[in-house]
Amino acid sequence: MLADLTAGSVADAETRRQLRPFDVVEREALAAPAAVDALAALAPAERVKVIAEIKRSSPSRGALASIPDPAALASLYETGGASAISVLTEQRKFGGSLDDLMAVRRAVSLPVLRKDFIATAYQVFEARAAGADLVLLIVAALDDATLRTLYDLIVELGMTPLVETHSAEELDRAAQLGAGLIGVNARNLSTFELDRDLFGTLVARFPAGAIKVAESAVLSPADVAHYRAAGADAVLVGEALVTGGDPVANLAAFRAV
Ligand SMILES: O=C(O)c1ccccc1NCC(=O)[C@H](O)[C@H](O)COP(=O)(O)O
Repeated sequence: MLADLTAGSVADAETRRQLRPFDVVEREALAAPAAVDALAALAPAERVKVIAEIKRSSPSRGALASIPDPAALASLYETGGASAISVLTEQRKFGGSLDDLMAVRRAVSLPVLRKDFIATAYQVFEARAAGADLVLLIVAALDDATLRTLYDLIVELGMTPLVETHSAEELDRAAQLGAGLIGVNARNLSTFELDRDLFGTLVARFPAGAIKVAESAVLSPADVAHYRAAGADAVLVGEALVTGGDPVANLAAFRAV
């Protein structure tokens, strides 16, 4: 599944590249306003930080929410105290787009994450040209050389890589990059199984100084408390916020943990 998702995202980017060639997007990326400092926004604090996600659908859960106006939802997230906004830009299974990201960028001053299956430099330049401040790199989807190349490019463009892991070996690979922002996704991206205890199992392996993000499977304040007790600096929440009815109140409840 992860390989299919990545291949689909790369194929869609190739289609876009026929219309907007590499050098055009590269120029736009280099001319874009400077990225917001995501490491500062997500730095460890007395309260847990929340990365709030714009997520219409997913392979594991199907349709979640239509989200006709992602910018309006992002503004509610900002009002509710989110520290960053994650925008799923994958089209085939998540119903997202770079247009969503651009609309969100215009609506909020928070750092914005391009959450997609990134495997090429073109996708990274697209992210920056669209106004992203953070780019997701999924360790399981990338060999070491590609991971290093994309990581360095993201940093060169002034953005922050969120390096996502799901095992001790992947966490060690993230540490070798020198990553300052590392996530442990509770969701196995191939089987969709959720393991809320995985973060706590791996937390001791985080490199010193890295910001620790617990991703997925937050449905209630109790889940946030579980991750916080295990040492999470931030949680990344999608489904609960797009299906929960009142994102401002839900964010307040998550942040009050
Ligand atoms: O959500 C999925 O079904 C999924 C399947 C395969 C690859 C990625 C997937 N989701 C991306 C994410 O990691 C989540 O959107 C994010 O961590 C938020 O998770 P949740 O709060 O459980 O919606």
